Amino acid sequence: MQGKIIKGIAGFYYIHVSQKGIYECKAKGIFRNQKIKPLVGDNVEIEVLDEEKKLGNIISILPRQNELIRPAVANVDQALVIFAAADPNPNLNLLDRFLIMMSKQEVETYVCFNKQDIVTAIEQKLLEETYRLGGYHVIFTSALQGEGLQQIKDIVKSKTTVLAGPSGVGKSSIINSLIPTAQMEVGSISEKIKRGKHTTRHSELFAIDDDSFIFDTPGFSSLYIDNFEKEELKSYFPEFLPYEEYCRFQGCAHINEPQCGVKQALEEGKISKTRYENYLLLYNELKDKKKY
Ligand SMILES: Nc1nc2c(ncn2[C@@H]2O[C@H](COP(=O)(O)OP(=O)(O)OP(=O)(O)O)[C@@H](O)[C@H]2O)c(=O)[nH]1
Ligand SMILES: [Zn+2]
Repeated sequence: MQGKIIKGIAGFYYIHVSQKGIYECKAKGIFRNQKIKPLVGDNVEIEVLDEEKKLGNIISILPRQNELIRPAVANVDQALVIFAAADPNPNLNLLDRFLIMMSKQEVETYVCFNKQDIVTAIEQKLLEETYRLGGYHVIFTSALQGEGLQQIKDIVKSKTTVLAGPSGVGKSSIINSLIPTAQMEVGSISEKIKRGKHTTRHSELFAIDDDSFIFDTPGFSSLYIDNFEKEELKSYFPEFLPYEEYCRFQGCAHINEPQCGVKQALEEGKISKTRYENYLLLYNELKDKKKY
């Protein structure tokens, strides 16, 4: 029988099996036979030991479509990052860090600004342009007024989506509006987990339906960009690209160099000031790290 790992905790894996429910499994022999550790998101073959108690063993891991390191999850199709357009004001530096992290792992990302109802059309347009120029799909929602939620439904349909966003932006409101069964499922998983003494928050997949999953990313308050050369950073700001041919120096970092096409475009308002400032900040962060 095949299913998907939706949670792993203390040597137990919780496997979502279409039409059947959730099985609690151990991964006997997997390390030995396949030399890989099961990840949340893995599609696996299980043998059922007790159908009534929904217990079993993972016997093999099916080939992975991809494997993210941060967050640790397999078979991801895309990411959706949610910020509030206001209240709390979006921390765009944190947003850019997330976008870079996903882009480095080759995961396509949708940017959602919730609480559309409390910003002006002008504020909305500014946010929209900033990220559209950066090559992202930008959507606006109001979970409160039920606006834009169909777009999110369409995006997550039949996909596995990494969902991220800081606290207080309306993430729970959005998830709950999408998945009336979400609370139910969470409940049934936590019932099983209560038996263990582990209470810390673990990452897990929520099944929206049989082939749509959401991976709720924990710990989003700070993201550290590492394993990165500062020279590489500019390629994660695709809106710079059209202006780089006007830079005098090849390999221009667009910082202190004279005759820089990117800085010129910035002055002319063709590149977002916020995005450029975040670039500078991250560049210096990477530069300083190298000194140690
Ligand atoms: N004005 C407005 N308020 C919203 C909207 N969506 C959510 N809120 C409010 O924002 C607050 C936070 O919403 P939650 O859904 O709990 O946000 P969260 O991101 O899950 O926050 P945590 O539970 O802290 O992770 C609540 O008071 C909601 O009523 C929206 O679209 N517009
Ligand atoms: Zn330049």
